[in-house]
Amino acid sequence: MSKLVGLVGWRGMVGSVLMDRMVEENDFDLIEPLFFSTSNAGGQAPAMAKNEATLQDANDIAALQRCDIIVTCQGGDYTNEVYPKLRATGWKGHWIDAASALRMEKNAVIVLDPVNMPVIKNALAQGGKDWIGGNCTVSCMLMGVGALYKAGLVEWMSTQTYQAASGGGAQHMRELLTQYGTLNAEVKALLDNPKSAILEIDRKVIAKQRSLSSTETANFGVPLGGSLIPWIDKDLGNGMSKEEWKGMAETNKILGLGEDFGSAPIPVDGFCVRVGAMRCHSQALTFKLKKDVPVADIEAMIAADNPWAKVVPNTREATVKDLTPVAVTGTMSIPVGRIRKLAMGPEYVGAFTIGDQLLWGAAEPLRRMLRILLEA
Ligand SMILES: NC(=O)C1=CN([C@@H]2O[C@H](COP(=O)(O)OP(=O)(O)OC[C@H]3O[C@@H](n4cnc5c(N)ncnc54)[C@H](OP(=O)(O)O)[C@@H]3O)[C@@H](O)[C@H]2O)C=CC1
Ligand SMILES: N[C@@H](CC(=O)OP(=O)(O)O)C(=O)O
Repeated sequence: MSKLVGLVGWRGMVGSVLMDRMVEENDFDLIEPLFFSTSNAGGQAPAMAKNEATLQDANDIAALQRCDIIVTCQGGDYTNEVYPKLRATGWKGHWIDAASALRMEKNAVIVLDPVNMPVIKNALAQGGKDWIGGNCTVSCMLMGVGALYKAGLVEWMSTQTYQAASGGGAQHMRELLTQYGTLNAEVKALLDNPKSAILEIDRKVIAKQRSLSSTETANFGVPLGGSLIPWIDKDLGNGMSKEEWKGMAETNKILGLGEDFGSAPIPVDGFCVRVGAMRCHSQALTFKLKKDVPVADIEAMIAADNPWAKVVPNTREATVKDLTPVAVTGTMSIPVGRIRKLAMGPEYVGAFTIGDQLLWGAAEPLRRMLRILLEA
């Protein structure tokens, strides 16, 4: 008999991407889905519903208890509210979650199976029930360069990220585009005149950016269109943003390294920056390797690691064509390019990688974890 799989948060941004992927991969053929809602219980479930076509109340613990597996993209507040109550009833089902709320809990595994299948298998064998998607930046990075970690080559890594508006959610994407539109409208007449002075355009744009209304910056707090914001997520009070903290904490947990696993963590640190891209997170990486490895060997390891990591030749032509958010958005591909030795010494290697933060960064690891459970 098919497993009863509760789907919560399926109509949100991450949830919609997940539903699309599940349809593409015929996952619904393998499950009996039960759709939940926090706002429309009793309403009509989407077309993928089978025997249970009515939306269940996502806060109804008894309804959730019926499920063998729950997949939620509803967000951390929902998880914090519902998960403890559900487990308190003695519910022994599997909980698969996109939110960060449970990520660092001891019993939770951060799932990214092309990178950490042994960690997942080990947790399954020990009765693990909580499977949490990783931070989008970390997941996309490890999909690209996980091979170097698996080979035990990384002494440390520094990241400089260029994170898309989608990381903040749907409203942030809309706000970015609205700002671009406002700025364009401000100078449209000057742009239409090829003889107009660029410095006059520039003056008008900066004046408009500085005077955007609080409504036009309600989500990011400051203008992002034509600018950037070098701070993502909470201020930890020690000079570090929470997004930056996740880099080391989650990378190590995904790989099964660090204190909880009885080993020394690999240092990972850098700066996380919001830029005016739509839904791809990009990052420049600096590695200190434990030994001098030829670039060709590094490229071969990355290319062979998983079917989605793609080495982009370190040429101008290939880089501008294949290593941009525009090229990668909506694809499962994780290109890794700009791979070269750095001036600091033969063990220092640079690389640049990009991933769609709604696919490998959010939905896909959850979908694949569901498959692993169904096939276990
Ligand atoms: N955004 C991202 O890049 C990433 C997000 N995550 C995590 O995923 C979780 C969900 O994020 P995200 O998908 O961006 O959240 P959304 O805000 O898009 O969706 C969350 C919920 O909001 C409700 N909702 C209210 N109005 C609407 C509307 N007009 N359209 C769709 N849904 C609506 C829906 O619940 P209901 O149907 O019950 O009303 C929906 O499930 C968060 O925990 C986040 O941390 C993880 C990785 C990346
Ligand atoms: N913080 C990420 C998006 C996200 O949801 O991250 P997390 O799942 O770690 O909360 C960003 O803003 O780009």
